[in-house]
Amino acid sequence: MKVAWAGSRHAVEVADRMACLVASDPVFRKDTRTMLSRKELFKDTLKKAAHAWKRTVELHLTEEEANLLRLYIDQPGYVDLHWVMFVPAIKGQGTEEQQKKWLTMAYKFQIIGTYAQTELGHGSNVQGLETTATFDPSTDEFIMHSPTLTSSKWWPGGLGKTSTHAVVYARLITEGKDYGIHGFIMQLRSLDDHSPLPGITIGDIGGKFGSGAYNSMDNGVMRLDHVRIPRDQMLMRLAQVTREGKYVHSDVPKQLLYGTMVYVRQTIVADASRALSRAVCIAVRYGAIRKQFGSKAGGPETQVLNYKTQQSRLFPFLASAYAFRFVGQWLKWLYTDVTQKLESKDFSTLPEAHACTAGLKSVTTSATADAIEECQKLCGGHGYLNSSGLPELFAVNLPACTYEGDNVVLLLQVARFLMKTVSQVASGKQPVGTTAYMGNIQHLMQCKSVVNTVEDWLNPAAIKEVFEARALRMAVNCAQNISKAPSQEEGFSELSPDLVEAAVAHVQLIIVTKFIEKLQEDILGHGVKEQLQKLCGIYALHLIHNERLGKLYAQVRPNAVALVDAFDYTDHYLGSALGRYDGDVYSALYKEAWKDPLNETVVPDGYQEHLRPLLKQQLKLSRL
Ligand SMILES: CC/C=C\C/C=C\C/C=C\C/C=C\C/C=C\C/C=C\C=C\C(=O)SCCNC(=O)CCNC(=O)[C@H](O)C(C)(C)COP(=O)(O)OP(=O)(O)OC[C@H]1O[C@@H](n2cnc3c(N)ncnc32)[C@H](O)[C@@H]1OP(=O)(O)O
Ligand SMILES: Cc1cc2nc3c(=O)[nH]c(=O)nc-3n(C[C@H](O)[C@H](O)[C@H](O)COP(=O)(O)OP(=O)(O)OC[C@H]3O[C@@H](n4cnc5c(N)ncnc54)[C@H](O)[C@@H]3O)c2cc1C
Repeated sequence: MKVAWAGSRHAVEVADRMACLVASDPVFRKDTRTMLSRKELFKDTLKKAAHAWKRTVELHLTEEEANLLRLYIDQPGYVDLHWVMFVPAIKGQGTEEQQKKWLTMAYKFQIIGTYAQTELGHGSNVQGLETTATFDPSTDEFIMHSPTLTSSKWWPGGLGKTSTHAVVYARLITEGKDYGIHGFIMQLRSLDDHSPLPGITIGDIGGKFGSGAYNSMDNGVMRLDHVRIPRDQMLMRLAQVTREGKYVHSDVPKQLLYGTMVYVRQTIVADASRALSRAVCIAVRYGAIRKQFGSKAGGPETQVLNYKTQQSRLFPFLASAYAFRFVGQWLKWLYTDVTQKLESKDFSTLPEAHACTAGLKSVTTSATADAIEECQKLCGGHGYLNSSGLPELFAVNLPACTYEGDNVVLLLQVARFLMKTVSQVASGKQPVGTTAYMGNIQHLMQCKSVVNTVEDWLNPAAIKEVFEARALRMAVNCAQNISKAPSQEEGFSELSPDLVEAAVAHVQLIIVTKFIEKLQEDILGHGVKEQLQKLCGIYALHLIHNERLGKLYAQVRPNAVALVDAFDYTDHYLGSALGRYDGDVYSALYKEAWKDPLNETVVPDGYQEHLRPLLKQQLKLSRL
């Protein structure tokens, strides 16, 4: 089962080695993280990132191993933006020459970069960004400027205190004309003393949700006051400005400017499945340990995992963790395939890549955030403790519903793609890829229920057809209602809640389809495929509220702990007294409690000043 989850024996081996490397290094301890002040937590993040780099160099880790090291350290920090966005942005939008110059320094950590796109006034609407980059032909420079308060860069990770450079997105203005948003490499801080360069006001945007979580990350604010950069620091793979100031657009779709976001969205699907699997691992293991209420005859108390209500709340999340893992593996393949096609100037699959990355990022992160919160409740009072690991897991993963694109905004992009496909089908064009099912419009719009018997509900072909019919009917219904509106734009706006639902149905069809396709592969391990088939059934049927679910839950219950053990997480990475592999929950909870700084003294600070006078005064009053 470990191999099915990890993807290969090699992946299991590398993950185990990196997880143990982190778990065994005291510098990477995280059990006191939620007890640190914001400044202590930030400094701890700097220490961990520097130590991780040192270990990477000492051990000659590969890029895959270094990424896993960063992942198992599990503490958002500037390095994430450097590797996850700054480097990919230069790779995707820089010329060969620019890549050579800047990536050489970035790979050696001679510079630390971030991705500065969002502003105080605009995040979702990229074309609404206000920062300007005005070309000055007299000096062959761009003048980078924040013309308004709302044009302040706001949110970029690492910008506040650590990044020395950034890819800054700004309105390119040359010869008096505004050519829209382009990327520029800017140095922000001195490489000698780390002080901000002239014209740059920079700082942290302040504390964020949760006690640890993203508070380890210095998301920053930056205002530019006519800061000059050389012309060759405009990322020029997609467009250029000549020495004379002429704007030249390359023969590539302008949407490639958004390529970094597409890349990160596809990685976020795998992150969501990992975060969800961590929460499910904690809740399932704890549910097997926790006993509450026994038979009236005074028999042994019952494992809470045996309650049907606990199973109906928890097992769909167990199934979703596997479903998101498999669709994430497929999405990584799709992204790689599209990127290779782009190299040969084949842009035909770009719309599909955008719709799939946007839709899957949105659906998986929303489901994961909701599931982690429910796993906290599934663990009762102890799920609310930081030592359960669940509050931190929720706080770190909740923003995934917003960063890399607000989930509703992204679903509306999927809806736009679906409406375009429906109209192409109406004009006789055969859809391909994830919308190929829409070509079967006659059958799917009229077909009676393909599932008649209870057993049909476990027939993958029947389930797939049910999801195809649901998605197609919702999309066609939206298209028909939009066509009745005074204009396409008004119709789209009026129907946007229904369009979001249609987009979700389309994305859920993709997830179900990829789970079914995964089960058609050779799967190692005795009985593994059968268990995955049950989880596929649970994932699909829970989305359409089917009465077969109860039987499936009962069949999964005996293997529930084995299915979460297959995630192969160390206790260090899980970070949970409830989810420990050895199940020694109560002594772990008790031990963790005494680490809290509040327990450093038996009589608390503040007693003498505030509590003692009050108690004495009340006592005096009571004797009058
Ligand atoms: C930090 C991690 C910490 C801890 C965890 C540790 C380890 C985990 C491992 C790694 C970390 C993993 C993840 C963390 C990474 C990130 C988190 C931290 C940082 C976050 C960074 C950010 O948030 S960066 C900023 C993100 N911002 C956005 O996403 C903005 C969203 N808005 C947009 O994308 C666009 O504005 C829009 C698409 C909504 C609208 O664009 P617009 O130009 O107005 O276009 P439209 O008119 O709507 O459409 C025109 C046509 O273009 C097509 N289109 C649009 N977008 C794309 C695209 N991207 N690709 C291809 N085509 C596109 C669109 O479909 C239209 O086509 P038509 O044919 O219909 O015309
Ligand atoms: C932890 C974290 C880290 C981040 N890191 C970075 C970073 O490193 N670099 C960076 O550039 N940015 C970063 N961001 C910013 C992030 O990308 C934006 O917050 C995100 O793109 C959402 O944009 P917004 O904040 O403008 O939300 P808004 O778009 O203002 O969303 C507010 C509400 O308006 C709704 N809405 C907006 N437009 C529409 C529409 N057309 N139709 C219907 N509803 C709509 C949304 O659904 C939402 O409910 C980060 C954000 C967070 C939380």
